[in-house]
Amino acid sequence: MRAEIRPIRWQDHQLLLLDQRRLPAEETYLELADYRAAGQAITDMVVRGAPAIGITAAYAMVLAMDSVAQQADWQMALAAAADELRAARPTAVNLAWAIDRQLQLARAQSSAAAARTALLQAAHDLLAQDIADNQRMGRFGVEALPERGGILTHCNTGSLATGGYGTALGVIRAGFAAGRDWQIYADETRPWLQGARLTAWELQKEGIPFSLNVDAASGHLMATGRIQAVIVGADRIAANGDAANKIGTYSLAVLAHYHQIPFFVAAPLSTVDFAMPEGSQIVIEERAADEVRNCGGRQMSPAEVAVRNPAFDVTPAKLIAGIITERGVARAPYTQALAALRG
Ligand SMILES: CSC[C@H]1O[C@H](OP(=O)(O)O)[C@H](O)[C@@H]1O
Repeated sequence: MRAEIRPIRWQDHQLLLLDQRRLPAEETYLELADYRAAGQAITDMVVRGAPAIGITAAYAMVLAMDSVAQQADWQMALAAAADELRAARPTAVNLAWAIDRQLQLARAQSSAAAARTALLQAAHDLLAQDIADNQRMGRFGVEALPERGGILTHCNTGSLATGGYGTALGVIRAGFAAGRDWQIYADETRPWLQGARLTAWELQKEGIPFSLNVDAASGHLMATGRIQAVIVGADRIAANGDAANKIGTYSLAVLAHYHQIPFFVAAPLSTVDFAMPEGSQIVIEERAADEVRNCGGRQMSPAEVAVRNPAFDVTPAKLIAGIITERGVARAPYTQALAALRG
């Protein structure tokens, strides 16, 4: 029986977030009753991963509704709170998508009380839908990937990045449930170590065998024939299939292309930004320099060295063999294929 991992919970009118900064050493939940604290938790990566950020934002809008409900113009106040939440992180489209969806729902209600009820139910529904969609995505992904061989993944795209099942790591979960003969390779994913700290924790908890490697080993693993496919998540996919994902993903895609290894992206259709024609316009979050200067709380580099810390990069659609979604696998040309899946 799979040990359920739920990074996001709603309990006694509070939002509970599994503090992913402390994993794997500690499994502790932050209890949040204030929408600004929820927004800060997204910025500080207490919770991270595009779908998980979207679900958290949906619940944060319920907390925002609690804070404005007594105001005469609660709709205006809620819109202002939404703007604050939207600024929490720039790259994952799911954040703004979830906030705008909640805002539109609130505006359709006749009272603040009705709006709060509707927003809470919508957040619950989004969480449940995410898990169901991930499971469907997993089944499509198992059919798209090779039946056997080495599968390399980057960052964390599992239960911790979603409502509780996973996108790329959900495909890996579904593959093992289906008996696929896969050897899993997990990039550690510097500087925040989502692979070493989070993917390793999830796979070990579930008893899925894998090996952890430094990011720089991926090319060698491909060159020595150990990798038969690469599968990653996404934070924002442009309408033409260009995909923004954790820094290092683009390098993996170029290496996979050179070694003629299929490179897949797994993401829900809510991660596709149909209003963005192609990937050059995707805003790439630049995070704090100390995330690179330090590791595990210890200073690695000389103090105050200059740092570049882009948290994402963009993989051109031409390097992507398929985009695995909850409605099927899109293949190039992606503009038409993604629009067809959206319906
Ligand atoms: C299932 S989307 C996960 C996606 O989010 C990660 O970024 P971060 O940990 O900074 O939120 C990474 O890009 C993953 O692919």
